[in-house]
Amino acid sequence: MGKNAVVIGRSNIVGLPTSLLLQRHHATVTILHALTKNPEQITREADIVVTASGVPNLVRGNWLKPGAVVIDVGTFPVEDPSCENGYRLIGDVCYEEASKVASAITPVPGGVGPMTIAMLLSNTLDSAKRAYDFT
Ligand SMILES: NC(=O)C1=CN([C@@H]2O[C@H](COP(=O)(O)OP(=O)(O)OC[C@H]3O[C@@H](n4cnc5c(N)ncnc54)[C@H](OP(=O)(O)O)[C@@H]3O)[C@@H](O)[C@H]2O)C=CC1
Ligand SMILES: Nc1nc(=O)c2c([nH]1)NC[C@@H]1CN(c3ccc(C(=O)N[C@@H](CCC(=O)O)C(=O)O)cc3)C=[N+]21
Repeated sequence: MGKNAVVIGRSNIVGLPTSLLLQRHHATVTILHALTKNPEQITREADIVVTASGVPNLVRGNWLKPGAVVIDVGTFPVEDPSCENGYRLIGDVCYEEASKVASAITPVPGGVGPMTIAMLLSNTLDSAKRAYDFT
């Protein structure tokens, strides 16, 4: 209740709905985008940071208020022959730095991505039940 939240990215897919959900939970929300001036200064005021820009390692440790909660939605693929599929994903947040400052942080990979897949399956099952009148 009453937390300051920063959402980085204003897309209809991630940034906008996330900011509406946060407001529903009584956060005071600031939305940052590619033309925002002093993003680091604004982000440093936030108790909650949700970032979905697709810019790898955009958010550095010194962008964060100590104890902030950080959710990294960004995924940027880079070639990596040592990985099974030939690439690996980099998030919006410099995890090395941010994990030393944040009280909680989601990694990339292993964070929002697998949750997205789990929720997609759960929502698909709900839709199928509705479609076939199962309760
Ligand atoms: N893990 C998951 O399940 C999901 C991950 N994603 C990932 O999230 C990221 C964003 O996806 P999506 O919203 O569809 O992408 P879009 O490209 O539609 O939106 C990106 C947003 O980030 C903003 N942005 C770009 N650069 C900066 C910057 N330097 N500083 C601040 N804001 C910036 C853009 O601003 P502007 O509007 O001014 O251009 C835009 O609003 C991608 O990496 C995507 O792969 C997306 C969906 C699900
Ligand atoms: N309308 C729309 N909906 C989306 O949900 C959507 C989209 N557009 N555009 C592209 C992004 C990207 N995205 C990912 C989902 C899961 C993982 C995921 O599970 N990744 C694994 C790793 C996978 C690997 O390394 O190959 C992880 O993060 O641990 C990644 C990325 C959904 N997106």
